[in-house]
Amino acid sequence: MENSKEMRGWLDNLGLDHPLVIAGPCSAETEEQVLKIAHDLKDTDVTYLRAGIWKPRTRPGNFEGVGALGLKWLQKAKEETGMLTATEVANAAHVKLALEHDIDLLWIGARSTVSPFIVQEIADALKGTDKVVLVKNPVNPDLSLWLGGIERLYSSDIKKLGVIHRGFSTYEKTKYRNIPEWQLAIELQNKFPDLPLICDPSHITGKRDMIFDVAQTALDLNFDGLMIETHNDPDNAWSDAAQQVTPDTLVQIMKDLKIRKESDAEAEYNNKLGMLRAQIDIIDNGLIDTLGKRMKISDEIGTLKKQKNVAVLQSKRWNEILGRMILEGQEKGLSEEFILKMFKAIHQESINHQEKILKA
Ligand SMILES: C=C(O[C@@H]1C=C(C(=O)O)C=C[C@H]1O)C(=O)O
Repeated sequence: MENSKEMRGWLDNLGLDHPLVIAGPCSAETEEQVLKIAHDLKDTDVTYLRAGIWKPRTRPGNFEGVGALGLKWLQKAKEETGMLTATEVANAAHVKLALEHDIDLLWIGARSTVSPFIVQEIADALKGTDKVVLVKNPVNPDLSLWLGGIERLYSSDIKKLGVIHRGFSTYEKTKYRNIPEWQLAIELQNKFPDLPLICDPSHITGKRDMIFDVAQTALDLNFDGLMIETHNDPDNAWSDAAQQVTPDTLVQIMKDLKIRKESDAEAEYNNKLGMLRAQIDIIDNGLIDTLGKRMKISDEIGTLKKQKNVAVLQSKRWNEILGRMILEGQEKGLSEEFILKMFKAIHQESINHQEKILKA
């Protein structure tokens, strides 16, 4: 698959002067709820009203969506407000029903993107239609699997495409519900600059108070739009209550976000600088995180040393590390002087940590 301007035709045709916004409840719950949210979002920057109709849940027994009935509510919301509609589909039957109810945009969820069989089934069911299809990243951080999903659709003649970055699953607990591997999205953008890239900060964060920050990072990294779960009564939502915001909060978020436009040379410079700095910020956070983890391990070694009455400084081990890191540094274009300075500082901090434990 080659990059093609055709992929973003649907987005350009909307003629927006701001990032695309897709908003609405995690799940359609009742007709009143869908219509209320639609009316609240009608005169905002929101273009597509989203609502989950069939909810893929991690474990059985949770609310699994209202089913086809909810599609009628979305259709009614479109009639009453003129908003376009969007929902998730996970098999051919869903696609058929969504088409019958004139849903404008369909997305393939993270759990479906992992399965080439499901993506192919959806692609086949969509053949010959002109719907916009967005592919969420697979749950695991695998760029080729994500791209494979897009390619399947593209080769089935679905040309109105886009991707949604909703973060990735990790075994380790982090502050995110799904960790945003931004480098992966950046790589995807480099390969396919005309493939619309949407960020879903609701699923990345899992918490409404972190949404703004992640949305700003996405815009700093040149994302084309945002999908944000919005509910009239988030705390009592039937699914994903903690990550939904009210329509008022959504409007405030949109107002506070800094949107970088490429209009003249100066703006282009600032835009590029902003994007590069956002990348550096992500890497710096990673460095601190890694150093914190290294010190925790050093603490554990300190505890062992205390039990066995062993000295903190282990020169042989330390010299081995230094020698290896100087060589690795050379390969990455880092000077010996820098590596020495940096690792001496790290070693000192590690010794301080262990000293504290041995003296306790
Ligand atoms: C962590 C240890 O203790 C000290 C700290 C080291 C480090 O931070 O890499 C290495 C050797 C020791 O001087 C260890 O003994 O492995």
